[in-house]
Amino acid sequence: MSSNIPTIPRLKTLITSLKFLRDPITVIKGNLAEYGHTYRFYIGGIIPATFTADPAFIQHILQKNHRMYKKSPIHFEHLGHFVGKGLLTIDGDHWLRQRRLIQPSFHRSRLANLTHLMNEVIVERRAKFGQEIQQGPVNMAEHMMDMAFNIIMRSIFSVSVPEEQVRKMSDQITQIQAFVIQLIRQPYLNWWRKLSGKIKEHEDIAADLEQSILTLVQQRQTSGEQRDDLLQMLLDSRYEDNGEAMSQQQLLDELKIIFVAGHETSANGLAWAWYLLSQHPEAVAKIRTELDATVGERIPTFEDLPKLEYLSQVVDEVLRMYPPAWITDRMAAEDDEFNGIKIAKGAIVATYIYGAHHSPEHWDEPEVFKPERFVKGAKIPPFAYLPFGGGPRLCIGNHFALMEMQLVIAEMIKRYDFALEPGHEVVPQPLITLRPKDGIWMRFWKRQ
Ligand code: HEM
Repeated sequence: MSSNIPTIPRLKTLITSLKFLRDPITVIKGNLAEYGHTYRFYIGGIIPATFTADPAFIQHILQKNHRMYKKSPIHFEHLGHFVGKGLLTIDGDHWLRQRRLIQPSFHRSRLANLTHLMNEVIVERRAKFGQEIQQGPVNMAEHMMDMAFNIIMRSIFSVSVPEEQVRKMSDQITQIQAFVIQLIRQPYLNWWRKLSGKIKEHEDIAADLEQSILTLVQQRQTSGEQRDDLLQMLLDSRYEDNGEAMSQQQLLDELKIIFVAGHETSANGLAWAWYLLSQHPEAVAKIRTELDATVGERIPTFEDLPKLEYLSQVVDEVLRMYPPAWITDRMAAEDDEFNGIKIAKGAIVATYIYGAHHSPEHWDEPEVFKPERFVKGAKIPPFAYLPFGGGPRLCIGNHFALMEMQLVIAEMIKRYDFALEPGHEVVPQPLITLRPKDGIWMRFWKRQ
């Protein structure tokens, strides 16, 4: 390996590994300060890897030279084993064929109908929320998880599924994700997980989840009903090459992937939004003024969203400061080089999205919440802002997520005043997504 960039000594990686598990962002911040935006290290002291927070290098990996890279097996083989072989977890020709098939369903214009379904959920959940806020502080991280799961469920199936069933499916996905994190972070215990039946236990949970999804899909197929929802769009889509629809198993895998990729990310984005808004009353006032001028007492619609320019800047800034997908990675499928940095076939490159978003080289006062940075026409250096990734594997749900975040914030901010619970310390915890470690405890009151 060339030594033209610094390497963190293996011993140092091992010594800091416990601290890294607890607080990766602080450890990485120290590394960036000591070694610069790009350095080499050994994952778990063994697997050679390059780490970068440099937007130009990130762009090289994710976009300009993406053909030389695959999704890293560290993450995606385990996830794929439990949630299936869908867009997020597959590569090469299989991925391209699926992406071409599914992409049109997520086009912004096709999502217009989904805003009705999202609003249905937002209104339904209001009653429960209204009761809970009277009992005392509420954990917005949990509420937003609930909200986002219900929104994705309704957007896919459009029917209202009983609360207990939704809760069960949501818990199953949480359990599977937590287990996958363990498999990735402590691989040396995987033999024990196999022996003790933990792997089998989680395979069974995944199978049960798949069965629930299958039942809902079959209900639609046998009813012969046509509905305006994501399931319908996926059922109606046809491959360009043979004009056929997806197989039932592929459809189930894609649905499971959409659940996994599309709920915890949005939920955490929303939780961080409430936290930041609680610290910035001036932004709350501006959002309300904008809402008064555009939607008034109504519930915002798809057509209203482009008019809510300031709200959209707030959402962009939330995703800059607390990107739910805080890091991603790739594995070099062949030897590659970027500006003299050699990347050997099989090496992992970790692209640090959080680092690009907080780089003082690319952002003025990166630790300060300034939604105005995203005013229309603002010049943002390429790949210094990539909450949804970039290149051909850009998040397929980006418009969906932005719409969802705008609708939830708009509807709740009109109705409630809110404040962070005094003494509650909010700490970011980067797992698969960047989430608040002990939740976000807040008080809400009905506005007069
Ligand atoms: C704020 C919310 C969200 C964030 C921050 C986010 C972030 C991302 C990122 C960074 C990637 C690329 C990962 C990589 O390149 O390795 C990605 C991929 C993906 N996301 Fe999202 N996402 C969000 C919401 C959603 C939603 C709502 C859906 C579905 C309804 C979704 C579905 C997907 C899928 C299927 C992929 C894989 C795309 C592919 O590889 O072709 N995401 N997301």
